[in-house]
Amino acid sequence: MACTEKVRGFDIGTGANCIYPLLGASLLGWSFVGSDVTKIALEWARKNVQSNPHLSELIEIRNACVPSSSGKIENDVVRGEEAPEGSTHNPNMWSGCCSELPVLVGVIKDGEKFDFCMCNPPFFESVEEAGLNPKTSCGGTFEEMVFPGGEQAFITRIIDDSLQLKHSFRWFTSMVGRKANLKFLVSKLHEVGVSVVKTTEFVQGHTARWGLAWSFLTPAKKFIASQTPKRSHNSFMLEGLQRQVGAFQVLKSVESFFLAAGASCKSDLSSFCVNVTLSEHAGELQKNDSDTSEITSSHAIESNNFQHALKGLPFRISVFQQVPGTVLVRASSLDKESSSGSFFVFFQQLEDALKAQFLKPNTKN
Ligand SMILES: C[S@@+](CC[C@H](N)C(=O)[O-])C[C@H]1O[C@@H](n2cnc3c(N)ncnc32)[C@H](O)[C@@H]1O
Repeated sequence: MACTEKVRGFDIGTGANCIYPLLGASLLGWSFVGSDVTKIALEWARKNVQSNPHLSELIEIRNACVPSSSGKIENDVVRGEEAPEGSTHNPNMWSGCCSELPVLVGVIKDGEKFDFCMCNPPFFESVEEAGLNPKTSCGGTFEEMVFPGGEQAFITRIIDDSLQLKHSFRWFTSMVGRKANLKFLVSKLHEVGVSVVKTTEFVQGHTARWGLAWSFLTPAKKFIASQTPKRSHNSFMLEGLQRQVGAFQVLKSVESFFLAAGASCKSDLSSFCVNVTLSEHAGELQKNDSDTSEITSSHAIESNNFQHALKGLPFRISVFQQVPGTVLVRASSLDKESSSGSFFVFFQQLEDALKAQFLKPNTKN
């Protein structure tokens, strides 16, 4: 994969919240396919993506119940639902027990490549088991939480599929809920001859989980790490904003910041973003800067050399209200070829400027 290409992930069992693709796309600009098998999860995951139109190009929700070769995108057969009349005779549609449902093989399309897959698997073998642990932090429906054989069987399915899809994913990863299962799965991975196995532990309050990752590629190939300097997205949070300051005010300040640098700006207030291009005359305009707003007078882009590096480079700044008092500011290059280091230098300047304008001194870090 070329260094300029974006990271692409596959979230197995993305759930109704579709949380990992939404986070990965909004914070890192990664693209995702999120799969699931229940009607409710698929419907709500799609709704959640549609409610974030700025991310919808980055996230595809896929029904794992329908074989990828069918080419169908909006599917009819889902787990926990009766198949529509006549569908059992349709060879393109799955019908069977949930333990036979496709996980990766049959869901991944021919020739598709991903940097990684991830999974927060259904943890329990039965409803009874799901209800046994009063300390569990999991809440969910039967279909979300239960899989015959529990997480060990589910992740074993991913391992089996990974043997057939060695070249489609750089990394296969999954969350594991029980340490005993982690040991079993690590042995299984060594047995099948993967090149690398990595584990880690996540602890939050009383709940411990483990991360398991494996790859069939040689360890020397650090694909994702090697892309980091070339990534084309960056973001930062403004936290601790005063009540009256929201995404709109921040967006207006972003616009002022770039106008003061002589850039041309096209704002889209409905999707809270501004497209910016530094013109050929950016440096001259800055010298004649007559804008008196606080942000432009003290924090406009300073170096003509630096502006030169960015001339003609189109990029988009998006501002997202997270919760009251917190907004996320994200920059993405609109030119896939030119995600240069200068792009991130200017973004750091924007961050400093916005923090200086909106945050009290003790909340700026
Ligand atoms: C524990 S939930 C995780 C949901 C979400 N990823 C999260 O972390 O909040 C497991 C999900 O896997 C889905 N699932 C079960 N079997 C699946 C399969 N064969 N392919 C894709 N998803 C599946 C369930 O419907 C459920 O939404």
